[in-house]
Amino acid sequence: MQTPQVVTIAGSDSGGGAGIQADLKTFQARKVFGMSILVALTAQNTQGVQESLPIPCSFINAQFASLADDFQIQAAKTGMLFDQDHVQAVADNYRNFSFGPLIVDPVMVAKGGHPLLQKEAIQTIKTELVPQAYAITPNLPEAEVLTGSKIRNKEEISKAAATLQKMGARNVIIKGGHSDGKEATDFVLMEDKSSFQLSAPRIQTKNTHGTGDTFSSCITAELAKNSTFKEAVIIAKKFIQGAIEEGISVGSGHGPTNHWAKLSEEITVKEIVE
Ligand SMILES: Nc1ncnc2c1ncn2[C@@H]1O[C@H](COP(=O)(O)OP(=O)(O)O)[C@@H](O)[C@H]1O
Ligand SMILES: Cc1ncc(COP(=O)(O)O)c(N)n1
Repeated sequence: MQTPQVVTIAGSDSGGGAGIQADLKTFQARKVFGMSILVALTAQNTQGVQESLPIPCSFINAQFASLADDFQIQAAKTGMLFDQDHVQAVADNYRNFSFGPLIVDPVMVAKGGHPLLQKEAIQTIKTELVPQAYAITPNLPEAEVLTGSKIRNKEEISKAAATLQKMGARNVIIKGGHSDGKEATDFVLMEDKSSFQLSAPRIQTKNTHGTGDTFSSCITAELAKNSTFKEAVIIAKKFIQGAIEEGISVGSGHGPTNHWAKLSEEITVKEIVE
């Protein structure tokens, strides 16, 4: 049997805390073989994104073809996809190759406010990518944009998740990093329509650069190791909690999380069954 193999289809963060770099570090920490299909480049550090540049779509096709030719990819995730043409290129390639369950992290804006996806691309994400998603993992503002509805409370989170499932995503996770309160709570809607919440103490820190990438790439890694979706989400929640808690200190702005933090038994994640 071959080693579990996964790929991230996303943008590069030169600052190493988010994007492709966070994904590959997570893959390594979770002991799967990680590959990358680069969609865009950013000149970025802990203070923000200074510049970004798309990779030509023909080169995205070439990267897909190279990997499909040689590897047995069991799961994949998407991150920063830049614009409509790039979303379309990724969606078309994904339809043609079998890279296993796809986790769509609909990255739109960097934590510092810099756009990572042009607005015109949102419709293409909804029509071309969401229907191919084994799971979609928006944060609260992304879920609002995708559903076109304000999310102010638990009922509206649950409604937004159902809307995203109707758009074609098999499973939905609406991440609660952007809300306030003592707990960081994520809402999970499963394929069978059952739902639950995962909750962990909110850590007071400015070092949350790349939390969403780290969370979705951990889910991808666990799926490639044959975890169930629910098991994968619980491990990812513990992994991100440890990576924020056992922080590292680099840069002068919003620093990254610690991808080599131990996934210790002491990390408690509360499951709230509906
Ligand atoms: N300060 C924090 N303390 C604990 N968990 C957090 C914190 N910020 C984010 N998380 C968790 O990190 C994961 C990513 O969430 P979020 O930050 O909302 O994503 P994104 O990076 O896409 O905006 C979620 O599981 C969320 O609950
Ligand atoms: C290349 C790239 N991909 C994704 C993010 C999102 O990460 P965050 O929301 O933590 O800024 C980012 N900043 N850069």
